[in-house]
Amino acid sequence: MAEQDHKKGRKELRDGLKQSRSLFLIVALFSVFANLLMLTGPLFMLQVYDRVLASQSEATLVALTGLVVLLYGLMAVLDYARGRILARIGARFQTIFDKRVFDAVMRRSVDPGYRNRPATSVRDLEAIQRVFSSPAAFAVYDIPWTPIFLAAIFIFHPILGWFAVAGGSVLIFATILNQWITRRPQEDYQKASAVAENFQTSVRRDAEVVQSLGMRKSVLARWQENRNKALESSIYASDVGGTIQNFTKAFRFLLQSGMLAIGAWLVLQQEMTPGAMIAGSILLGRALAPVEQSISQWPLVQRARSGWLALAEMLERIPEEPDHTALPKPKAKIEVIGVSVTPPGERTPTLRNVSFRLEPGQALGVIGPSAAGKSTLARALTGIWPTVTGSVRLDGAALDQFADDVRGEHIGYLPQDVALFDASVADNIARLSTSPDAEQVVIAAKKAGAHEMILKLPEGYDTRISAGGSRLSGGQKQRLGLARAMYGDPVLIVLDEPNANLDSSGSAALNAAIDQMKAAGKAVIIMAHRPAAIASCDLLLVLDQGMAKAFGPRDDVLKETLKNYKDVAPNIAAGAPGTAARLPQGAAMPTSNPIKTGGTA
Ligand SMILES: Nc1ncnc2c1ncn2[C@@H]1O[C@H](COP(=O)(O)OP(=O)(O)OP(=O)(O)O)[C@@H](O)[C@H]1O
Repeated sequence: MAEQDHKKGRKELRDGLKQSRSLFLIVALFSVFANLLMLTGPLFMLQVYDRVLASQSEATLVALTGLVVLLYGLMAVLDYARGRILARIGARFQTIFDKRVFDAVMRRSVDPGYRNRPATSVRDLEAIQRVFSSPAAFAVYDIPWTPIFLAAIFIFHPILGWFAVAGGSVLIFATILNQWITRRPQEDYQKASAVAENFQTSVRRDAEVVQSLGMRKSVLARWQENRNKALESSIYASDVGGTIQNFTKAFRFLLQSGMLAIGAWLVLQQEMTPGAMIAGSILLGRALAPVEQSISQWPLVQRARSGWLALAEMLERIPEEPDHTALPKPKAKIEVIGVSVTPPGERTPTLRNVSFRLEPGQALGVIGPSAAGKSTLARALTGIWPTVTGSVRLDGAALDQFADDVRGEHIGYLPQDVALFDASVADNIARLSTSPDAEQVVIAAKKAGAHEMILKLPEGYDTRISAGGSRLSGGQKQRLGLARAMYGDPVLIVLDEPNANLDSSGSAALNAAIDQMKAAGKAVIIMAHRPAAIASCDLLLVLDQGMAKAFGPRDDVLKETLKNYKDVAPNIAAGAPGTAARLPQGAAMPTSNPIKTGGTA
């Protein structure tokens, strides 16, 4: 990833930091004083050696010691304040971006190409925050003082000064070398460990499949492959980083002794006082401390840096949702006009030029063989996948004219795989709202025919279900999913194979729910394989290979498209969940009949 890329994203991050500009200035100011106070040690040495020892004055020693205690105390207070402020800058940065990053991660995850990629953005943000509470942040403010302290050594003696500059340059070179060599393995480590973690999370979710099909060994082997890759990169980075760290540590000790040796020699030549010799050595230590600190903190800095670049990329790709003018609650008037949809990240449309119209109080059944594009249409109708051509309009407004959460209030959706969350039954029905409306929860459950079933659960509506709803049967999950889709009085509900797991009483409850919605002037769209699901539908759309093959009043379309209409009709009329009587699969549909497509109601 080129560093000059993602300018907008990096600007957004920088703007976030700029909100703490005044705090940065305060830290800079405190750092000036803290670094000036670093001179306390060398100056004290100078005074003790050259003044106290020479004059044998105890009073001077006491006065100097008192002053040193005071100055070191002040330095401690300044460092404490700097640390607290920097930690808060990091926390503020995280708070500013938490919502934005979470939102962007969620929106990016709708894209199937990204759903299975490791989502490290939240950890990237934490990595940046952690740097602010680490000594690395201090080093940023203290490093500018390194040349100043080195220059101060020249005051004692130019030879000492040059020696310090040469030693300091070697250390700075080592820092840059460290950064250069360890960058790639550090990044490889992060990538591989994120992939391993992601894989583990996904297989844990499907642990039953892994267990039942005896896949544990193969799963372990695949997981270990990525773990080992991560480990190799980590060991390499730690070997190289550790070698450089050890070298710099030993080199710093050597420099300090070298300073003393040169200083002693200069004292012997009577070119310098013993006090200056000691003070010079201490000053060198102070000058090089931030350099050494940044080397030891390098993995943290490196992680924050790669996090910064990754976040910049993501923020640029997923800009903030624009503000939407609030629209009045729409009527259940749905227009689908020449809609084509390509799954995000794909090139070929899986839905092509589909048009239809639905009025308040109508229910539409969408049928067709597997992979005909029914779920694709459901995703386009709920605004999850954008249309590449044409538009979906709700009471005249294109779906993207509604803010995502407002659109979600108007359009209830029951996906094919009902995902439930780690929360109570009531919270799940209330779509995890932080202020759920208990009355609405019960109303939605009753509408979905789920109320009695919920009351039979161990703690009724307060029964906690784990993510994925593992304690519930397939039919129970589907009923809860339906209640969730109906929560908050949506004007349209889109049900993708709603009766796939329902028994006959479940199917009857579903049809009753659809009838209620119709009676209340709402619209319902049902993607279906089973005849029972379209018992309450007025209209039917037949999809095949992404295209509308027929559209019109239900029975007309069925007569036109079903070879075995006479067999299926009684099942449909009775709303029976019959498994033998399937709705048109590719083979059952007469290909010779010209079928009207893209019509309107
Ligand atoms: N996330 C995706 N990424 C890429 N292609 C997809 C994705 N989801 C579906 N498709 C493709 O889109 C086409 C239509 O799939 P879709 O799920 O819409 O069919 P369907 O009619 O709902 O099928 P089924 O009845 O089996 O659920 C298929 O060819 C499928 O491979």
